[in-house]
Amino acid sequence: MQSSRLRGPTYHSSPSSHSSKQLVSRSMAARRLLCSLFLAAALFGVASAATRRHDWDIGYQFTSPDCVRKLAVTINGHTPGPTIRAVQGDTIVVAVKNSLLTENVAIHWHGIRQIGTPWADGTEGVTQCPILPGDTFTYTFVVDRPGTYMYHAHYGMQRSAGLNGMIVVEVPPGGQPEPFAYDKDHTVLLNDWWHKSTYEQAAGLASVPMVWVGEPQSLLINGRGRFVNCSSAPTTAASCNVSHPDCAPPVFAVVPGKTYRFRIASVTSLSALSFEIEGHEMTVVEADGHYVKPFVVKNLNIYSGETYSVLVTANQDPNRNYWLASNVVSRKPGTPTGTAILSYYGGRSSPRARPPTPPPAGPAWNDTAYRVRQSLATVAHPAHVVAPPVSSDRTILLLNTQNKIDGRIKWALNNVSFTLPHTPYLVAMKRGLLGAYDERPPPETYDHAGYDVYAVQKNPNATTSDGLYRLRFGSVVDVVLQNANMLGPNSSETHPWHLHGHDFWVLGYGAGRFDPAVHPATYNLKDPIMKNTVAVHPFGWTALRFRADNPGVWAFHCHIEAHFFMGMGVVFEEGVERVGELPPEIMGCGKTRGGH
Ligand SMILES: O=C1O[C@H]([C@@H](O)CO)C(O)=C1O
Repeated sequence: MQSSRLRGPTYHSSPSSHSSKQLVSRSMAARRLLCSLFLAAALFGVASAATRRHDWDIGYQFTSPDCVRKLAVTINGHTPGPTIRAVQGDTIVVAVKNSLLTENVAIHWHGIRQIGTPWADGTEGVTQCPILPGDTFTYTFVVDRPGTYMYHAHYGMQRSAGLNGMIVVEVPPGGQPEPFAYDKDHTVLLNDWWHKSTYEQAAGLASVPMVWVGEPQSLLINGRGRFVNCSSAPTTAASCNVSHPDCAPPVFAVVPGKTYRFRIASVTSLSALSFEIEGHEMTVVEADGHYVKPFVVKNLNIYSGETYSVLVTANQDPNRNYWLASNVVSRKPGTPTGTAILSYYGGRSSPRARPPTPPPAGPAWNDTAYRVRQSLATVAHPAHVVAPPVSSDRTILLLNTQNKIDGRIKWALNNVSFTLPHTPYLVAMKRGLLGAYDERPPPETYDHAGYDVYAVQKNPNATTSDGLYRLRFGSVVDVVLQNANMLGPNSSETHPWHLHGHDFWVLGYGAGRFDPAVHPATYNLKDPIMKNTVAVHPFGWTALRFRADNPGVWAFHCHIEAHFFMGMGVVFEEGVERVGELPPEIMGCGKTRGGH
């Protein structure tokens, strides 16, 4: 499907069919797991389900994605890593060898719900111990729905060091057709990039006084960016890239008249982005693996952790190139536009030539209303509505605030700043290990009647906790994310919240303070989109609903790497007693040490 003729190095991740004996260790538990996965594949009605095995070596590598040399954490020597391509119902097996000399690793398969395999979610401290240097951990899971997803490290701030990539799941032959047509697809992975190492960033965040990470130096598209060296080059990108091939803007080739599906994922550490293809309209058709009632945009807002598919018809003058551009929105930008090139086959322009116009600068960074409009326009495709339950069993109201604890700036929910335990919840709860985490549940709500979300919080003190919310298995849960003013006056930022193990219905957005007596009546129960990541806009609220029907322990957190590190997250448990036998490979840390 993917055209790679004019693009940079194509990373291959040899999918192949293997017998169950070849795939996993010989342990009984592993064999049982495979049986249940194959059964799951059969249940999804996919006769031709295959097993796709990938062997990944995680190592350090010097890279220059924006023409500046930096140490990155790579997969088989590359950042981003290979795109995993699969068909709905396939079993994905990824043997991850940690070849980092002094650093642990864990990989999260973002958007894959891990039904029946909660230990494969890759969330260090929640579902597994980290993979130690020298060890290999094999993730095995089924991709049960077509769509565009991603993977990335979920250990400390390692995602920002380059360990990320995309997952594309196709509709199988004979499967339910998608409600749109296209000729070919392209994958676009958006990222932001710092020259300071992630270790320095994390140490800064944990220091007194805190050192904030600041705005990124570059924005990357498929792992390449544009920095001073390149942008100051004369007239063609090629002339710059002769000396800097690593940072050459990627080229997306199109055939005149054809329609392309651009599968776009954002794995940024901080930045909300506006993405556009100069001179071309984009029709949004998919969000986080769900079909959207199509709408047309010039600029697509995409928050960290989100994926979209847009359809683009190559209907412009083929004799010139066009920019693909990503720009920071929602924070005051301090980063040049991230760029790639759209080039027409058969046109008179050389594929790598710099387009004749300056790169688009994007919309005003602080135009929140513009972004809210896109959020509201993103509803389910009429033929693919999954109706939400009409009411919920429980509402958790989460006030997002910036706080101060022991001289450090932190983020908190209802005045509790999250810390990860050293023993993964999944093991602690399933095995009944005592004292592994705070068993007092965090607060369900805050004093909303008396709280002014537009004002600086009167008392910024908060506490830290690794407590979690236990949900009744099968119950319907509403979560309302309430944004507020930060520590400084007149400031509130966008936070993209990501839920592991589920998709949720996005029931509504609002400005100002959420009123539980008023706003639920305004919820969209007719055609809400389902997503796994959603933005809470500055000074606003976002309401979502999900069914707690996936046995396991699941993180729910701000996808801004620094913000989760600073405590902006919670954890849900549901039906942990229903989880099958845990693979021993997820243990070996905290209270799980010593083969409990
Ligand atoms: O968590 C954050 O800290 C900084 C700033 O508020 C303090 O330096 C910022 O912009 C964040 O998003």
